[in-house]
Amino acid sequence: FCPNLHRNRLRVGTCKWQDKPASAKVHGYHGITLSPIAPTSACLHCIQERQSLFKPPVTVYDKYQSLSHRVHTYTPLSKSQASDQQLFHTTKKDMDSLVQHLHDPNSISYISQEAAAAIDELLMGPLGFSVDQLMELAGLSVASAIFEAYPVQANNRVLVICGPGNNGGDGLVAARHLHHFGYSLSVCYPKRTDKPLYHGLVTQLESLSIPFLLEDELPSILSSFDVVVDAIFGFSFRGQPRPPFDALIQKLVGLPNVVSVDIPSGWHVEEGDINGIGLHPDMLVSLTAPKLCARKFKGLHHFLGGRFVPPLIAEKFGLKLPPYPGTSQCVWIGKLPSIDVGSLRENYVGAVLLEEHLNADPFSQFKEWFEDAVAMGLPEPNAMTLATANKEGHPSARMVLLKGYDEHGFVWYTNYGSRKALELASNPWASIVFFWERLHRQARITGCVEKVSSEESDEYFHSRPRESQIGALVSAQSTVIAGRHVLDQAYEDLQSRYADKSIIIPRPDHWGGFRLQPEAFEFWQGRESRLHDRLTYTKEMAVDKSNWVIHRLAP
Ligand SMILES: NC(=O)C1=CN([C@@H]2O[C@H](COP(=O)(O)OP(=O)(O)OC[C@H]3O[C@@H](n4cnc5c(N)ncnc54)[C@H](O)[C@@H]3O)[C@@H](O)[C@H]2O)[C@H](O)CC1
Ligand SMILES: [K+]
Repeated sequence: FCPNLHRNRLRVGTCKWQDKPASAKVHGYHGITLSPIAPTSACLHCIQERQSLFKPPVTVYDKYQSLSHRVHTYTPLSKSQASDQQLFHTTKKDMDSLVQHLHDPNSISYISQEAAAAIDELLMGPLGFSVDQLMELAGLSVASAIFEAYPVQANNRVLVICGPGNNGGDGLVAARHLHHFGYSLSVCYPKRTDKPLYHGLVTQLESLSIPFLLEDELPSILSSFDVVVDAIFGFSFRGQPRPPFDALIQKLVGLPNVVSVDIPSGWHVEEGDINGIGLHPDMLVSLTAPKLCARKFKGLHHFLGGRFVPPLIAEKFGLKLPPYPGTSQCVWIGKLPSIDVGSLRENYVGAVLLEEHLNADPFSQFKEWFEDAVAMGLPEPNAMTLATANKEGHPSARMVLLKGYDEHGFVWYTNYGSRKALELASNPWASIVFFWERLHRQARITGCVEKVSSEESDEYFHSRPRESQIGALVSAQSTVIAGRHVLDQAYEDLQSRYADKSIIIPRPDHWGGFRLQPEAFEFWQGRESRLHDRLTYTKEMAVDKSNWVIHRLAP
């Protein structure tokens, strides 16, 4: 899978598939693991592709999870999430603007029916676009937004209901893209438009063996779809819906996971549901710019699509629109949800950790899990919580980065004057925890800590970027400082002192490595209904102290 930044590019070449029947059974991953690629250069699409390969075939998502999925991929809430996806090559200015829009949806323009039609005319007149082009981009936006909000593994069956105009055309295009994204599609298109563009779109879907359903067939089978796309009416809708669309729209009322394209069908383009139609979609994908009725939208997901608006139009109509992240065709413009922390839970389905598949040696077991985390493209798979305690037993914990591991232990580097170092000096016992969320895995390791040799610290210190070396010299870690300026000034001074790159920066005595020598390991695999697998390796109970003893713990 391509380590490129462009989601629509696939590098075709030799791909190393490793057959691992034993681990396939353990992890439920169809017996394949991908050879690791550099996670820092992986694009969102690749990560998702790899995720879908690594994900067990049946994953149960609830509504909340689909929402958290959205938060992960579209809101720049944290550096780690941002680096995890395409936002990592969004500019700082765009990032700030995105954040502003997330916190203040009113900073986005909502347009009238007249303005929407005028923009359409301008685009397809003086601005040189064709309807086919715009429809293709609009349909792709809709499909991309659905992919974000309703992950394909959990929402595979999609029905697209198409109306007689361009909104219906957007639906036909979206259906084709969704098919290629891995969804199983059905289309209902009762009043077909007799124009070459539409004939072409229908032929394309037929060539993919996508079934076209009659509207009479719908009532009995509607509930068998995971997502229903309402591409019936868009911004040219007026009055009351006429047959057969009136009855068709009624069938969508009260249905979960309805996605409306541009306008919830039957709604007044500016006033909302003044006809009392009762359709309240779960998701709305506004195109070009949200129409006035979108202010009344109360569903879970609101996206903007149609990434083709030239600045000229934005200026002429005074449009304030959010930037699109990276190469994305859609951008989240919904309100940030109020989060009930108590309801945040994920059901861990699929993977298992059984005794018969466990390595006899915990270091090999750790290596296997760590390599899985790397192969998955997880951000900072080497990030671990390090817990220490002082001699009175008062604990403290923080995140640090693992910098090496082998049968001798787990190594990280820090300031020897830091709180953790002082605590370790008086109490060498510590615990480290890795949490690889997407694999539903946790590894806990406890043991005694000692400093690594000064040669080892020297070697690592000089392998670090020069800026980080200076940073280590600057920071008297964990001491109170008067302000940020103290660091900036000291950094600047040292930068000029070591401006000549041929001068080797000496490792300060107060900086170096620690090694935790494990006494116990626990490997935790999240399982369904909280019945997780927990397998421990301990030494103290072993008859022969050099052997590790494996036990299963109740979850
Ligand atoms: N520039 C853009 O923003 C783009 C938007 N696209 C999509 O196109 C629609 C607007 O398309 P248009 O063909 O103008 O209109 P509609 O699809 O909304 O439907 C018109 C269609 O419906 C009939 N109709 C109108 N009112 C009724 C009614 N009360 N009952 C029954 N039938 C009705 C009318 O006669 C027409 O046949 C926009 O929303 C976007 O989804 C482009 O695809 C890309 C560019
Ligand atoms: K619609």
